[in-house]
Amino acid sequence: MPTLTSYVGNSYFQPCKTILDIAHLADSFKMKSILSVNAGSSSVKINFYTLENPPKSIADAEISGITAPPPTFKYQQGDKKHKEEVKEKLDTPQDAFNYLLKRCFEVPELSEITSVDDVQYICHRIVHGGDYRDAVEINDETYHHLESFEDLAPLHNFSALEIVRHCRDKLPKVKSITFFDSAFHHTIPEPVRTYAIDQEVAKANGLRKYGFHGISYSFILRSVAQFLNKPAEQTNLIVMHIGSGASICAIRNGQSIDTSMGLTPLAGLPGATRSGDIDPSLVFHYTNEAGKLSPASTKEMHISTVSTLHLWDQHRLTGNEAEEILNKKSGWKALTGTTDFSEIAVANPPTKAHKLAFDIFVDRILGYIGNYYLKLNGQIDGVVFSGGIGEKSALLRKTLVDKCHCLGLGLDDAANDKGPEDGETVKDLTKDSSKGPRVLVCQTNEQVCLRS
Ligand SMILES: Nc1ncnc2c1ncn2[C@@H]1O[C@H](COP(=O)(O)OP(=O)(O)O)[C@@H](O)[C@H]1O
Ligand SMILES: CC(=O)OP(=O)(O)O
Ligand SMILES: [Mg+2]
Repeated sequence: MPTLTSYVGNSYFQPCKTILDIAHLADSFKMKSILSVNAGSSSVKINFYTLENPPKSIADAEISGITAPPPTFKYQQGDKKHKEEVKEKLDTPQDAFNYLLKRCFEVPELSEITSVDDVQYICHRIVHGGDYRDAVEINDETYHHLESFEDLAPLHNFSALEIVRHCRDKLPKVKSITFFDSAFHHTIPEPVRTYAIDQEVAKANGLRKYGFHGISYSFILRSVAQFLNKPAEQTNLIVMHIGSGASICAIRNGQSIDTSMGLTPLAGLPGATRSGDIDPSLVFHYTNEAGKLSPASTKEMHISTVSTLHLWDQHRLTGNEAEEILNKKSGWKALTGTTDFSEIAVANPPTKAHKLAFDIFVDRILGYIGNYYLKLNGQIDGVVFSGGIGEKSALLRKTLVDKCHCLGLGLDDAANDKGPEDGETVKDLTKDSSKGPRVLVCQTNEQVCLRS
């Protein structure tokens, strides 16, 4: 799978199979740029890069807090930084994308990019890539193929494809290249990726573990390996990408051998609005009206008469309702009313529900760390925190590392409290590296790398 650098770089220097119109470039007065877009579940982040080998960062901007309005706009160009609350209503990732472009094109200092005419490629992060192991250029065929499994990542693929659709319609001269979160996990062994269900049905419908956040894991792997001065192919890590969507990955010799998300990003850890793992039968018992029924009538629902079955069916969730509830109405939001984990990860939680939400998250993450520690045979170079929560919450890191004392993990409290500086990609938080694996925090970047 190529990096953005190799994708652009190789094609730039291979005259036969060019994706760049070199003649056109030579004719132009201005260096064109690459725009990369990451439509997350609560944020849209864009970065502009120069179209050269390797690409250099020009500017980046993001809208965060789409699910917890008012959203925040952030812009950075070199040392120049700007942050403000957005007054306009930005309900969808498409609104956020258009707002970001408008704002960036208006920046007087951003003379390289004043309109879409200055953009040659748009690289899109797409969460679910199905069986694609490589980046693909968007054309009718690839676009329709991606559409066919859009609903397997309901919080992501639809939004990202809306932005792809928008780019195809409104920016037809700009080529769209899609990079997939799932591609990094194609190395997961068969017994790990296979669900114990009828294999004919599974194969016919592509029902298996895919795993996500792979663009991020790939960036983290390369950054951490470099930091540790080790070849990535010899690096073993347990990596947490914990933000609005949260997952964890076991990496052996530079390859994903397991991850907590599955067929869809709903599986595994809970998130801002996602339940994470539940007993699948819960869906049959989570009736909208159940709370309103008396114990007697609930009991009656289990008696197989035509009329009670009818009553039971009326209160059952449809597949779509279950999907909506588990993806959008669960997680922190359902437990506490907020999707913002910084209100939950506090020394004195405002309510018992906040404390419970924190403890649930710790419990689930701990379960995966134990699981992956065993799968990696205890031979790990480090445990890595990343994603909005992993990078910012010193309290969550401390709570988890303290509970992993038996694995030899220890935290330098001062380094943990300080956290990573702006621009510091990897920070070592280890108390004593002679006693066990490193504890690291990595400020991930799902825009620059675009590699799986
Ligand atoms: N100081 C903090 N402590 C705990 N959580 C934080 C903090 N700052 C931000 N977060 C959480 O990080 C999450 C966003 O993570 P991020 O990975 O950037 O988003 P996305 O999943 O949309 O890509 C939000 O749930 C936000 O509340
Ligand atoms: C896959 C996923 O959950 O992504 P995000 O964290 O951006 O929501
Ligand atoms: Mg994200």
